Amino acid sequence: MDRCGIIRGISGPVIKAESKVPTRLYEVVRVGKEGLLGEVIRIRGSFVDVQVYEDTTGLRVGEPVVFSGELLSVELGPGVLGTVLDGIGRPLSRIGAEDGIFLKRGFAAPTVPRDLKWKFVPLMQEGQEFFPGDVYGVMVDVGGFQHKLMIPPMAKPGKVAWIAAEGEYKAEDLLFESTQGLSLCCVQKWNVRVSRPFKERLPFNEPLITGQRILDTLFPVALGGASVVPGGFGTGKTVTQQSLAKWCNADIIIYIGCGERGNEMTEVLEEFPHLKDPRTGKALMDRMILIANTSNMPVAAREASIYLGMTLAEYFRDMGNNVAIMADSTSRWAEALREISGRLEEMPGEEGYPAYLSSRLSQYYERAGRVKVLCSDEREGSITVINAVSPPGGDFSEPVTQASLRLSGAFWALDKSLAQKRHFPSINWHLSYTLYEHSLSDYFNRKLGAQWSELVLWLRELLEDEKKLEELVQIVGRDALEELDRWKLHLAWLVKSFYLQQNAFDDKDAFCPLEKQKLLLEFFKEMDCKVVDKVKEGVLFSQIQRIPIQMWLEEMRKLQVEEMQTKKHEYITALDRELDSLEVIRS
Ligand SMILES: Nc1ncnc2c1ncn2[C@@H]1O[C@H](COP(=O)(O)OP(=O)(O)OP(=O)(O)O)[C@@H](O)[C@H]1O
Repeated sequence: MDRCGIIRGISGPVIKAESKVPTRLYEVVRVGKEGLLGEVIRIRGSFVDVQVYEDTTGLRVGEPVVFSGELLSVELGPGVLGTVLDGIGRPLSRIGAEDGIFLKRGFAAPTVPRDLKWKFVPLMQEGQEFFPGDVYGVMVDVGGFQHKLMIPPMAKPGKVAWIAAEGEYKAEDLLFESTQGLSLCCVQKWNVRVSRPFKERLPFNEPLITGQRILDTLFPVALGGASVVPGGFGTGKTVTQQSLAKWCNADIIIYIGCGERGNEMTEVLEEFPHLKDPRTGKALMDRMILIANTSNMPVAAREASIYLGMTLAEYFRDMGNNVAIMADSTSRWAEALREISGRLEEMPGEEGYPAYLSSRLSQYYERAGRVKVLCSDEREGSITVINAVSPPGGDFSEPVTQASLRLSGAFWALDKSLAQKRHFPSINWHLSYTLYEHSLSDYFNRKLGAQWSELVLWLRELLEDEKKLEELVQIVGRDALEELDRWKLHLAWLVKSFYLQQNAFDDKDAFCPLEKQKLLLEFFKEMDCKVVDKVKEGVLFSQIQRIPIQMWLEEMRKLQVEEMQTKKHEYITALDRELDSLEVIRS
């Protein structure tokens, strides 16, 4: 008990302690008789303020605090994928059963399980040279995932003295020794507030394919980029993030339920373990980590949860994976920051948030990116951030939305009026934007051909024209529109209903591959050209309306890509037939 102190004051999750020894910022502390986990967040002479990650009810002044000398770290290693962690890395999925519904205070459990064994395959030989980040072996993790075991980033280069033979090993079994005395087991520790080093940042060159038509077509986010999903109450933030978690093409998904309602997290916890990964057919959870920190869980742990998620993301990135990290929601995280700041009696900034809100957020966003990872070969990996923001009253000018907007490259604005019309995803195509379009154009041209950019431009113009026409309709009324403009409005309605809308709960519609997006857009554009020609010849819009286009689109929306090719051809032929049969009425 030589590194200890005494509690002098308690204010919710923040305690003031007097320390007999010098302490350092962000040092981990065990607080009170129950040993609640906390972290030093301010030092004033011999007094320190500690934010406590567990419920402080019943804590008394005079109880001891013990300074660990370590910084808040998370264990990295096999057995973490597929689990549910709390905001400070305790594996909820493994400890729930014996300990009742709620965690006991002061409960400590290692993130990497100690009772499991994993198959280890060495990839280095004795005498071989190594550098930080090099892979010395793999362990077969949940679902057959090849978990690369890497030399820790801060280790010095050296030579292998001994490496364990192929076989099954537990978390703390020795696997590797170097001639300079470096000994490794499969567990590494990393300070959650410090980003893991990498060799160099790479430019964006590939999109995160989400399978959501409006996002992939109009507002793509790059692998390694960052996007925000702001939206008022009930506009679909959670469903959008969950759809991305289910369908996007990242190798690893880290989903942080940050201050959301418990029953929303329950839905995730109940639904995700039963979902199949559309790419591998295995359980989706095998490539996911869920971090659960619901609104009734300690507020300080919510503050830590996003750093924990990011550290896990960096670890899997360093193995050479594309990782997507989703936090729902940044606003609840910022509220935690505000609460702690209030307890510390700091000077409040805009809307009561601390002045350092932006810099803290940027510390998180800056850890995203596409990088060459630290190692002697050419491994690359990426972290893509997709953060929900819940601005009070749906007001995007509030500080959290504005700070997130400055730090991200894609902005997917959810619109209450679309949500009220049950148009989902309720992403407003006039307010949303992406800054990645230019960096991704080569990828789309290669993958979908040069026509893709023409199709996207055509769609954007149509949506812009529709906006202008709707303004005109407000003034002159729909009946005063020309036949061609009436068709254009109808076409925009078809595009909105059958392309931009996508039902996350319909198995056949929830995911739309890029090739299918292209086929659908081609159909819309071809149809437009044909109808416009016919209307110019003198056919009336009311005659066009009788063609069963809606029925065709409804059917096509649910087809697989392969069937779509033939069906598109069939429907274009049917359209030609229908248009030919129309009598020219106007001269
Ligand atoms: N893509 C979608 N497809 C179909 N329905 C959707 C979609 N997105 C949202 N919804 C509907 O909208 C409802 C609200 O969505 P969600 O819970 O995601 O909103 P939220 O913005 O996270 O809400 P809160 O502000 O309460 O957290 C869902 O229950 C669902 O019925």
